[in-house]
Amino acid sequence: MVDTGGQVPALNVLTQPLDSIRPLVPLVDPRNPLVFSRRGQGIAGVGEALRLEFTGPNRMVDAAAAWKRVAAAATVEDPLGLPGTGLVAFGAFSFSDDSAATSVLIVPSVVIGRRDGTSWITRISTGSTEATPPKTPLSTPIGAEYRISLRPGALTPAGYLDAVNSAVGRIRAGDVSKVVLARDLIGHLPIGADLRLVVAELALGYPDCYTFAVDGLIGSSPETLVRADNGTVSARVLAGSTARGADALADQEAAVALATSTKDQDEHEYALQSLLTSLRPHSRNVTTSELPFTLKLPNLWHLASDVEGTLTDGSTSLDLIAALHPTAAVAGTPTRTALDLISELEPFDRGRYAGPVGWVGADGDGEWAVALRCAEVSVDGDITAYAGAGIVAESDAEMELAETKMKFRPVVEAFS
Ligand SMILES: C=C(O[C@@H]1C=C(C(=O)O)C=C[C@H]1O)C(=O)O
Repeated sequence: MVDTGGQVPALNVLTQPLDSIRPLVPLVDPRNPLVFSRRGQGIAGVGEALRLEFTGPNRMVDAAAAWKRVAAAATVEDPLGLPGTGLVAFGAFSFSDDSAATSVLIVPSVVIGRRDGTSWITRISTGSTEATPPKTPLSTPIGAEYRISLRPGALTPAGYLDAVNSAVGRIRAGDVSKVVLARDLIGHLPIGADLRLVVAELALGYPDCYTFAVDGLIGSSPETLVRADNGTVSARVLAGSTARGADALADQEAAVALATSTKDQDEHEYALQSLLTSLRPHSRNVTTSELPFTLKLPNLWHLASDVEGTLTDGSTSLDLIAALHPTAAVAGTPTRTALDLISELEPFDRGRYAGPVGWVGADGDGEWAVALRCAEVSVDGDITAYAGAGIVAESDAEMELAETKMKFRPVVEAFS
């Protein structure tokens, strides 16, 4: 770890094109995989050239400042100039300001990436190890299968029903308009288990989601907190969910019912407005569709809005996550009261669940998902998975519990 307030090492970074396209997951560490990918494209990392850790209310602002120093001190040779080439850090940040979980930026020793038919390798070393550049990682066979059944954790299904009912009471009393409540499932990883099985399962089952594995946080998220790319900024806000139908007709009806439900439209509007309000000071020409669209995932339907704009203040993607987190998709409205209610009703630390997870490049561009449909795997092998639902005045506790079950499905199935 580096003192994030002081000196940073001078990194030497060299990106080279690779002539063969390789699957990313077999290249990474079986117990500590480092991956951020979607639709077969993305980046995977091996080793740690630099690890920066952050905690507390300023964790993202501190990370943004530290990253500018790291990038300024680095010597980068990057003939490709694509998103994800050159110097990159993977990152995962805790949801709450007072979380015990550490937020991290990890610069791997080697990054392998693929995008639009191009593959590359980036080797990163500190000045002192320049003489021995990191080796090209080799694919290793994925380990034996295992089955872990996750069981209720600190907040049981019955406890969740009580928490939702309490929240609905507080919303109807006028204390808060929306609050997102989560529950947890727990389990334990067998010794020697290969976590790449879980990552591969998620990538295969949920190709349109971001598959991520960063510092023990593993999951498959459909939600883009923010992407910064060459002066443009974009996001995909999700809020409002329903089960997939049993056949094509029922499925279509479910989507139409979701799109026309005032309860879900309200829930969505809070999330969208919170993102727009936080984004506007940093951008202009911010556009979003007039109405949310229905996004089909293998496990459920979501109401979704895509947002795009032009950055006006030179914000990096880390500056932007600091400005945007937490949106009302994972916290509520108004934010402060919703966060207090979450602390009161959820008997656990969310860790990095519902926080930003993604990557940042030397120029500050990057892509950050909201860490949903995920589990934290500790160094000791303890697994904690989380799933939540947005509660509004019209919420029904049993339906919100059912929604969390659907949202747990990707992770529950990937571990079993
Ligand atoms: C909180 C979660 O999901 C969020 C809440 C949603 C909802 O309440 O409808 C939908 C998508 C996410 O923004 C989760 O998956 O744990």
